[in-house]
Amino acid sequence: MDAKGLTKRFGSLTAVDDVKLQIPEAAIYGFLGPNGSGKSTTIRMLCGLLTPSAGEVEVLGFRVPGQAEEVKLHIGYMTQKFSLYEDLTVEENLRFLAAVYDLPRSDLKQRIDRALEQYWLTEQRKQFAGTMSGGQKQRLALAGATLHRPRLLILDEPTSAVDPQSRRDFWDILFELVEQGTTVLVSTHYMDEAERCHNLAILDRGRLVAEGRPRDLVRDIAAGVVEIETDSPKQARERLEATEGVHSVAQLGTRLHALTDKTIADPAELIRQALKDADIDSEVENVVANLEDVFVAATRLNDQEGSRADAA
Ligand SMILES: Nc1ncnc2c1ncn2[C@@H]1O[C@H](COP(=O)(O)OP(=O)(O)OP(=O)(O)O)[C@@H](O)[C@H]1O
Repeated sequence: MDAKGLTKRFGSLTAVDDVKLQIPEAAIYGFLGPNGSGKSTTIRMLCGLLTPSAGEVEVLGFRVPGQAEEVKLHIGYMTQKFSLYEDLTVEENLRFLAAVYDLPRSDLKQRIDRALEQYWLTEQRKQFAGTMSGGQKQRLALAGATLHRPRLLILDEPTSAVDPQSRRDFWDILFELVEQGTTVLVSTHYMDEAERCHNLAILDRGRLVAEGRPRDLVRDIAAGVVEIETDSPKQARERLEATEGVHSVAQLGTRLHALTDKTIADPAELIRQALKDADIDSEVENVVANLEDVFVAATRLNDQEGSRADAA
């Protein structure tokens, strides 16, 4: 699956700006970015649900926008909003969807039995969808989105409304689908979900700012990463934000993470010295980056390039 020059403008807003992607089949491809960065718009253009302002997509052997109608037959789509009928039972919801997809009646019972089993809903078969837990609703939505066995599954922030255990269960099911050959596109702002994707695109204000396997992104981060433990996080943060060579400081749990310029040989030493000069007690060490650091570094770099371009 390939996209070139993918662009979407809504009036004067460029929601997606010249994005180029190569997405492997039978794998999970994640889109990570803040609200409004263009994740949904990109995904919807990739699967033919939205016509691009410019650019081309080749998906499942079809060209988009030209063959968008053909692509739609092969996709399953699920959003964070529960889109099934709360006053129908689990089974009735699936039967209804089967009719919408125009699935053959001959093997419908087997198909539904299999879906209930695969999505752990057999016991809820006769239960009204509206009375189920968040995790069960979400599994039902996924069962519905995959009932016609799509080759491409689109998940737009699918786990926003569920607890961590349900999220893990949901991802176990996704990995099974991938083993059966499904390609999955998923948008998220959860770092733990992003880490589970085979590949990841980081978007910021419509632009693709980083792309690759999560572990490569973490390894190749274009910044030094320093972890700081201190009883005075606020003062430390203010001091470091004013220190030359420090690009950003973020609070991660009880610690601070500082990103330093990639030209600095020993980032921890720079930070240690700056905090010592300000009489702030701290423990400081160079650490391996996590995806949150990658995200901050990528979006930060984009900012700096943006302001250089503005100044030019
Ligand atoms: N149909 C539309 N008309 C006008 N503007 C739109 C439309 N759809 C999206 N946008 C704008 O495009 C930008 C990107 O939106 P998009 O929904 O793709 O972002 P996102 O990264 O998926 O955000 P979120 O995480 O909040 O879902 C936003 O500024 C949004 O307001």
